Amino acid sequence: MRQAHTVEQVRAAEAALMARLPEGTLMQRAAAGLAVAVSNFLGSTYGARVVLLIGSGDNGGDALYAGARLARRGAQVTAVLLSPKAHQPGLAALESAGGRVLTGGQAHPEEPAHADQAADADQEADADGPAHADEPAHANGSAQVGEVERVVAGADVVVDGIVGIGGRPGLRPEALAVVRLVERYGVPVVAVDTPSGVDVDTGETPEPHVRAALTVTFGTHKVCHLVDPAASACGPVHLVDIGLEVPPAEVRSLQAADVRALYPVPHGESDKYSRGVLGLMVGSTQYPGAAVIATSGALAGPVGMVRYVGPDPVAHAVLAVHPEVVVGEGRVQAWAVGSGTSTGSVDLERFHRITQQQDVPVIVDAGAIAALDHDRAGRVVITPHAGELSQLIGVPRDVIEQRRLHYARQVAEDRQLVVLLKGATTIVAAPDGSVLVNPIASPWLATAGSGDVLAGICGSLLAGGLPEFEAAAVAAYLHAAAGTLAASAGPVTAMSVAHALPEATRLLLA
Ligand SMILES: NC(=O)C1=CN([C@@H]2O[C@H](COP(=O)(O)OP(=O)(O)OC[C@H]3O[C@@H](n4cnc5c(N)ncnc54)[C@H](OP(=O)(O)O)[C@@H]3O)[C@@H](O)[C@H]2O)[C@@H](O)CC1
Ligand SMILES: Nc1ncnc2c1ncn2[C@@H]1O[C@H](COP(=O)(O)OP(=O)(O)O)[C@@H](O)[C@H]1O
Ligand SMILES: [K+]
Repeated sequence: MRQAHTVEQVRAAEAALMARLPEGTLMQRAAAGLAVAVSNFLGSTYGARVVLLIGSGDNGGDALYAGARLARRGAQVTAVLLSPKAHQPGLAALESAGGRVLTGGQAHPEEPAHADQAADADQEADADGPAHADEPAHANGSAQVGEVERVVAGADVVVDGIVGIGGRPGLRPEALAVVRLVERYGVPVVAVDTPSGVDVDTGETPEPHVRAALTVTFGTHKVCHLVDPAASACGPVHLVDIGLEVPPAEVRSLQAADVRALYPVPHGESDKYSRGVLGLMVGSTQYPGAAVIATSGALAGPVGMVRYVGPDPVAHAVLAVHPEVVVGEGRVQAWAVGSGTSTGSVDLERFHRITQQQDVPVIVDAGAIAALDHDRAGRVVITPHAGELSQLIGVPRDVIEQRRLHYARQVAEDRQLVVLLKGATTIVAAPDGSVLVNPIASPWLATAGSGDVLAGICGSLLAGGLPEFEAAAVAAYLHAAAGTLAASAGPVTAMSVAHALPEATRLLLA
């Protein structure tokens, strides 16, 4: 299980550990891991041009010490100070290792430099050779602004040590000016602990922030590493062990071993009923394909049997592809309803009868989400994307996209059900505030019908006996794994994702 802790939890764990260790030990551990990660990112350290963006706190200290390590291995390291309060021992370490220091605390007023100017700057930087400690350090003011642009333009990597867990969302003008330069010249960024400017505890990005190609974090993951939109600004996240002992986290992410342990595998005594029967009330005459696709997702899961209920022409379409499906109502262990329906096409009488069976879990998708009774207590998973959640709670879609964790949690708590909020990253929130995030999925999954596969596999896992929270999270994990597998053969369709599910499951359980 990957855990994502809050700043408060990290601070408490850090204090407990620091009390037992000589001063500076944790920062040295962090810096050593960071230097190795930057080195691996670069491929070759000797002669590489590394620019450090340095804020006023320990995040900058990590970057400076890592920069010193890289300079000792032959990198040309330049620190750009964005605050007069930079970490002094780190600064001294960098300078004594041959690193250079510039003051970057001024906004650059000019328009974007011309592309060939950037190329010129690159060549000049090349011709410079390794920097030395006796080069001008802390030289005054505006002459350095042009120099900052020159080193940024020629950099192989920028290390973002502006702020970490002590930062408030957003970037101050002097930091923003340099970050814009970095973006203009397309230099990849390795973020120290967090991309500066994101909201660490919520994953929100209300203000400008750094976009990293890699984030190197310490001790444990933070919420912003798993939750969008901040997670998308992190790139891959590399965790450096610094010996931190942390309590259980509320926001977590299933790993392969967790999914393997949860997956309901049939055993010698199993029969089709004991493996679970899933009732599917999905598809409509308008969207008959959704029923076929959701059925494909369900049959690729652990369930022993699928019953289909819906309009006759849709049932015939399902049977044509899946002759193993039984048409008509009967006893089931779980229902999946709503995929491939609009709000107006849901069979409300049957829907309410189904959702009032308090002891049978139900996954409610698409058009049926809005038809769910507010007072329906019990075992329900809803699977909205941000647009559907917007319709349900009357909050604009873009506001939900910006505060995904907040709204997923709020709806789960208010309505006492499990919310699976779809998107590039998937958030599964339980009524008690627990959250499981699926942070990695192939963007190829953004294809029509992909959500129907997810509903099918989620229903199958529910019928197979997993509790709602775990069923939703395992479904998101397997859906993403199948999407990645399907995409290895090129662009995917929803059916190709469903067809990849058994192989993705086999690989996982092997
Ligand atoms: N915890 C651990 O286990 C370990 C932690 N370690 C490292 O320490 C880091 C935390 O260091 P930290 O506490 O010094 O805070 P940090 O994020 O560097 O800076 C905060 C300062 O920046 C300022 N500022 C605020 N907002 C801003 C903004 N938007 N834009 C610009 N500036 C802004 C504000 O200061 P001000 O300038 O307002 O006086 C504030 O005080 C952590 O992320 C990790 O890298 C590792 O070394 C070892 C193990
Ligand atoms: N950019 C993306 N990267 C990864 N997964 C995505 C992305 N966009 C959408 N998805 C996933 O694809 C599925 C789309 O479902 P949905 O929006 O219901 O589509 P449909 O209604 O066409 O089936 C969801 O599981 C969602 O999490
Ligand atoms: K940072």
